[in-house]
Amino acid sequence: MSKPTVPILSLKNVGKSFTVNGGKIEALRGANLEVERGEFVCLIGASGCGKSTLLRIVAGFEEATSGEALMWGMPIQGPSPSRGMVFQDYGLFPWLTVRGNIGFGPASRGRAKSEVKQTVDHYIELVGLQKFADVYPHQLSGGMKQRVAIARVLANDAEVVLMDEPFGALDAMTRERLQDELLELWERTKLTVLFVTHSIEEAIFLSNRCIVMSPGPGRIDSDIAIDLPRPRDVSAPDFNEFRRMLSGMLHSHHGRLAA
Ligand SMILES: Nc1ncnc2c1ncn2[C@@H]1O[C@H](COP(=O)(O)OP(=O)(O)OP(=O)(O)O)[C@@H](O)[C@H]1O
Repeated sequence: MSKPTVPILSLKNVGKSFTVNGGKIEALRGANLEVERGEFVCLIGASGCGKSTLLRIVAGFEEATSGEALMWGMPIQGPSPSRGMVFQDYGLFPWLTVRGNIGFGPASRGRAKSEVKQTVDHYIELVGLQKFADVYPHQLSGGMKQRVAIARVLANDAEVVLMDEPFGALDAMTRERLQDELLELWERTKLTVLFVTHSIEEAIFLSNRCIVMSPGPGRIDSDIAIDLPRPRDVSAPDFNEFRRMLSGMLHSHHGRLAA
């Protein structure tokens, strides 16, 4: 008999409420989700449906009001380097070089200098920034900054990378380039990625699974496997089928809200 495997992440009936001006906002209700190691999961849904709240609970920045969030079967009790968040502006330290940014986490966790150097060299090579190791963030392109941000998370021994609309503010061409770079890194490192987006196309292009959420209160509505071969062609008929399906789901939420 095969041994049951524990998912890297699981949410069991997770709820989250906020109290604002004496009133209660139910940001998340009864969220159940299991993520296996190496999956690329996108969370998609209308504004206010609880995507960021769910991500922040997994990051350990917020605590669930009910239910539980687990990593490898153990309760998530706060932030941990094993769950690294990549922010929209990448959150790099402008006063540190690429090398300094990537080494910051291991150094502040008391690793020996030689070990930090070895770790930094390894991740700089992994993300292909050897020629840029000693430059500052303002001297890098958007794609390079993204690579540094991911390398920084990896150098901290992250197993899960959490991304909250990292490409939301970018022009279409830069966004496409960064998506390609992210996929290339994911395929090489076999990381587990949880990625929030508003864009249906981005979710289908990137993910193995799309988690569709709906607002009022925030809930997980559907869990759609995106089993298209890679690299994906956004103009292919089967890509369009997914686009139609997800668009229909998201528009039905608007209908329900309006009704
Ligand atoms: N710290 C907070 N205090 C009070 N209310 C909050 C807080 N964080 C989130 N909320 C509320 O919880 C609900 C879900 O917010 P959340 O940011 O998770 O949604 P979202 O789906 O990520 O939205 P968007 O796509 O606009 O970023 C919203 O009604 C929001 O106002």
